Amino acid sequence: MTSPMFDRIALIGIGLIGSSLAQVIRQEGLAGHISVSTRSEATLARAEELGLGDSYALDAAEAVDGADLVILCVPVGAYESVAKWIQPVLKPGAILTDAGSTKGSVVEAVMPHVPKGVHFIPGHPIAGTEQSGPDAGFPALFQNRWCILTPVEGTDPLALEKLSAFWRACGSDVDTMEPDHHDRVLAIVSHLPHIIAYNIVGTADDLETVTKSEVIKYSASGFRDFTRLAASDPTMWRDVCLNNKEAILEMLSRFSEDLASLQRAIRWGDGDKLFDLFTRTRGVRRSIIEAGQETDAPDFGRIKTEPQSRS
Ligand SMILES: NC(=O)C1=CN([C@@H]2O[C@H](COP(=O)(O)OP(=O)(O)OC[C@H]3O[C@@H](n4cnc5c(N)ncnc54)[C@H](O)[C@@H]3O)[C@@H](O)[C@H]2O)C=CC1
Ligand SMILES: O=C(O)C(=O)Cc1ccc(O)cc1
Repeated sequence: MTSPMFDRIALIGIGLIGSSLAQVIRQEGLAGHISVSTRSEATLARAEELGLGDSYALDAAEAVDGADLVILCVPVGAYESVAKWIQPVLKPGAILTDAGSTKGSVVEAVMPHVPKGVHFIPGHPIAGTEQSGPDAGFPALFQNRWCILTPVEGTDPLALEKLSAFWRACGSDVDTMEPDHHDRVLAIVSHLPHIIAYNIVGTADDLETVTKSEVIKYSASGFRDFTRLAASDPTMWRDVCLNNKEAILEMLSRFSEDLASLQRAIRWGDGDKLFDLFTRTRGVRRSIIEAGQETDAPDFGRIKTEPQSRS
């Protein structure tokens, strides 16, 4: 038998991402030991019932002690306090990474607490669902998805290669980029779509002329897609908004300008303008499908790959 890639992997936070990682790490034999920590007793007990780890601790420092790979899988707003707490037990030579949806703020929050000799390499799997908690995890989550690593100045190339190999073993393709560039790209492709979804579903929910039962009864598939995104975890998305403020505000302001132009085209009956935009955006969708990143029948595709909702 070949030896595992890491002797001991610590997962801090065991929701959708931590649970999915635990399952793929186990499936692919990537760790000799998986230690799991989360702050709530109930979640830790559930993780244990699901058999996600080999040891369980409410104290993150206990889980991190002796680990050669530590992955933070908590909402990004909790990073600074977790980093401070685990600092004394981080082992020299260990790799410290994360799965957070923002990267500039993560570098800012964690970097000051990384002891010398520990390799800190922020990361972000571009893979997820609207579900949260340990029951939502599944081992194929990272399959054929991107994982972006944002190495910091002086990152050891060997540690970077080892972490890249880990993500490839989880099924992902790996790219590297600067944290600030990551934050601008993700602001437009992930953060704005969620904010728009929260907003449109909130607007529909507020409408007094349309009853709530009509919103549910007549929701077409476009609106349903928005409600899926708008059902995403409130803590996680609050933290994303607060921790990628500048890039999100920049993209929101471009979005508002473009929306105003669309509004004008509708007001003035500028059919050519509408047609040109809708033709261009249809092309974007087709390019994504051609690149093999989406099925043309998203609902059918999802049923096969995503777990059922938790009751
Ligand atoms: N949900 C998604 O689709 C994706 C999420 N991410 C990122 O991954 C991270 C985890 O997200 P999910 O697994 O979806 O969240 P989740 O809500 O499913 O799980 C979060 C876990 O962190 C624990 N936790 C929260 N605060 C904590 C603290 N202060 N100390 C210790 N544990 C704490 C919770 O008890 C829970 O176990 C976030 O940073 C998120 O931005 C990245 C890619 C996709
Ligand atoms: O559920 C969806 O459609 C997502 O967009 C999942 C997702 C959420 C947050 C991330 O940082 C990455 C992926």
